[in-house]
Amino acid sequence: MPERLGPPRDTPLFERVTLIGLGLIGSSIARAARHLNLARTIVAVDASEAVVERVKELGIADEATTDVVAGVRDADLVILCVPVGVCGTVAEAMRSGLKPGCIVSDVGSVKASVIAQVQPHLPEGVSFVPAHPVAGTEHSGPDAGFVTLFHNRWCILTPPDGTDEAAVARVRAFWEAMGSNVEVMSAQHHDLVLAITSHVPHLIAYNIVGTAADLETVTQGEVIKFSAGGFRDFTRIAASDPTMWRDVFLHNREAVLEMLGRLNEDIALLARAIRWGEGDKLFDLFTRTRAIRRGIISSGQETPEPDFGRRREDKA
Ligand SMILES: NC(=O)C1=CN([C@@H]2O[C@H](COP(=O)(O)OP(=O)(O)OC[C@H]3O[C@@H](n4cnc5c(N)ncnc54)[C@H](O)[C@@H]3O)[C@@H](O)[C@H]2O)C=CC1
Ligand SMILES: O=C(O)C(=O)Cc1ccc(O)cc1
Repeated sequence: MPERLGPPRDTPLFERVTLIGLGLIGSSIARAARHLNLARTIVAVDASEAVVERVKELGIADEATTDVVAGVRDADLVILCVPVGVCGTVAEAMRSGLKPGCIVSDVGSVKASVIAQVQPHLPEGVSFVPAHPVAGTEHSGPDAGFVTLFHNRWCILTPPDGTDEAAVARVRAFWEAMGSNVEVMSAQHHDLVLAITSHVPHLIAYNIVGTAADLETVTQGEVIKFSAGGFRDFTRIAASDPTMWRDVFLHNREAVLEMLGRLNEDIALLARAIRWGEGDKLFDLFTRTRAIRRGIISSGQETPEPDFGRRREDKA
């Protein structure tokens, strides 16, 4: 078992936790909740029969079904772990099964749109505490999850004004038990910050890999053959799930376009510095960005070595 997670709790935090969507994130929560005894019963719901069968084979949940109403019945905590574009549809579909006092949460990479989609479907007496674990990989599906995914990573909660404080505290306790550092902010602020720290970097990766592949003078073979440099890191990000990322961009449109505007201005300045041989401008920028990377490493949020080995060892 991984050393960095704490021991299992003596008593579970929740009686019955239902996870909807058992991909990378949902299956990692299932593994961590099981390992740490955060729920007496873990229920898995997924629209895909194949995923439900795989969850049963892996034994990472106590019950697994495609029936969302049956799956959420009697749950104390329901976490939507589906692409952000279907959160509203899932909320509407599960509504009749939710019991009063249930807490609904999610893990979506975008927050304002998810709140707008989900909240109208929740009955009186059900609290919604939106969450975003800022932790993941380019892999998806139930086999991609691992027990330590959230350890020493941030989880951002964006409860709308008026959300029951006790519900927020229980969701915070759940993420802290999985090793996350929890921060609370508004959904709008979250979406702006994540646009520049996560969404636009993914767009740049998709773009650069797409452009390189399209270049007539560079064959596909050469792109792969010479990808040992910086390009290789972009190909990892650009391998991320197409459905998930399509939804992220369509549901955080304004913030992403705002940040792309800023980025275009700065790229024009860099192009100008290169054209006019302004080496000091390039050097100053690269010095500042190197300090940012070193700050991330010394804060313990990233290992200096490539991630792949560590994540494989962490799998459980
Ligand atoms: N992949 C990542 O690195 C991170 C993803 N997230 C967020 O987590 C959520 C899930 O992402 P992943 O786990 O990576 O996706 P995934 O693609 O690995 O899993 C999604 C699962 O949802 C199921 N699903 C899709 N539509 C459904 C529906 N209508 N009803 C029930 N199940 C349905 C799929 O069958 C699949 O098993 C997304 O909202 C994403 O923005 C958050 C942090 C990191
Ligand atoms: O794989 C990577 O480098 C990621 O950036 C993972 C990731 C993807 C989406 C999120 O909302 C949070 C984290």
